[in-house]
Amino acid sequence: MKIGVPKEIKNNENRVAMTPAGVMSLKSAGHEVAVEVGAGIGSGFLDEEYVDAGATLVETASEAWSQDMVMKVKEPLKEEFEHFHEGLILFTYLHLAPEPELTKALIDYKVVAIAYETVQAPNGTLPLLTPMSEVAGRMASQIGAQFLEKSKGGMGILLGGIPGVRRGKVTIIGGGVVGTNAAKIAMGLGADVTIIDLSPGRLRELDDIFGSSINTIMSNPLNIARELRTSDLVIGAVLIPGAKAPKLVTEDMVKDMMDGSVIVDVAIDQGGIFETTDRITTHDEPTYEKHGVLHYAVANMPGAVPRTSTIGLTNVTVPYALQLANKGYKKACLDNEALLKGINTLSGFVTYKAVAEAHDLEYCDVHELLNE
Ligand SMILES: NC(=O)C1=CN([C@@H]2O[C@H](COP(=O)(O)OP(=O)(O)OC[C@H]3O[C@@H](n4cnc5c(N)ncnc54)[C@H](O)[C@@H]3O)[C@@H](O)[C@H]2O)C=CC1
Ligand SMILES: CC(=O)C(=O)O
Repeated sequence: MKIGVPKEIKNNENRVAMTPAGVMSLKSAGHEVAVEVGAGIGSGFLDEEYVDAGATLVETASEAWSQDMVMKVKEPLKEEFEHFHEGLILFTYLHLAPEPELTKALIDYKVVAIAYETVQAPNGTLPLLTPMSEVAGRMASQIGAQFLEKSKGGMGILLGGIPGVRRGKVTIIGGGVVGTNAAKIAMGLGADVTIIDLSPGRLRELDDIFGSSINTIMSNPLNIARELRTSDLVIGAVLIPGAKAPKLVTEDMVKDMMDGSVIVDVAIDQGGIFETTDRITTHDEPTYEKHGVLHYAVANMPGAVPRTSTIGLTNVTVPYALQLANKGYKKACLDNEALLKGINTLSGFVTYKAVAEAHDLEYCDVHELLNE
């Protein structure tokens, strides 16, 4: 199979979908990899390293996109839609539920769109989302601590406090991968940490992991409102796979938060869990203030630490790319239920229920299309 790796064009997105090691694996299995010139630079991978590993360098994005399968990191931006072609296998993060235009373009061009974030193992975990959730979770507490500084717009508190001065309070809504990693770093900084989740089983696991060093609380509107009133930093980390994030924090709850407190809505890539995170921010302009609260809503947080993130991401994506390339997407997906769940659009239809529901579009069972 011919595989293309374009350079990412999103604001401050320095990750790349393939390392030279990945190229070598695909090459050894008999595939061709076309890497756009400079695609790896932001992650510290030089063009020469790709060539040494067996890649062909291509000068333009169009050449990288005109392959059988394109591997990317972020969802295609509008200016990339023109590269879509019928039957293209697009393997990348897509986050289609809050993206009607992208969804429509993928349908119109009959792209085989396989979303990293909905590839789902039989135990319910999301193997291609996990490493980036680990990065974003760890970053969320770091970033929150930074924006609580006065010069950054925050109320001017140190999360760990000092002897004689109270510690800052961090509330994390959603205790999955992002939430757990955010908690680890917030605890390390010495903060008073509370995790709110809807799943009693998950709350129990968190209690087993962290013991009495965190508070675990059941998710409901009353508990969320009460915790937020006294929180310095609130992290949004809820996910319902493939679906638009539920707006668990109302504008009134945000109005009740302390002036100078900080929100980091990691779930913004699925639309965000705060009514007030109504726009995506960028690494260039990461925050805005609303009701006295600083909001951070960057949808590609791991892009800020591209070396770590690219290696972490490709460690998990390349084995799946090999299956797609070796067997062709149909057999690879029929043989591997996890990969099958990654297919969001196929042959002009939406094949992921939560995405179809988000856009009120016809849903088509992927098995029907694959067995045609
Ligand atoms: N902004 C960025 O750069 C990045 C964003 N993300 C996003 O972060 C979000 C979280 O991802 P993960 O932690 O990997 O998901 P996860 O599936 O590991 O965890 C989600 C948690 O939310 C909980 N939950 C579901 N409904 C809830 C409710 N009503 N109240 C409270 N908790 C609820 C679940 O029980 C689960 O524990 C996703 O939207 C993901 O795409 C991930 C990486 C980077
Ligand atoms: C998960 C995701 O969208 C990201 O890492 O940018």
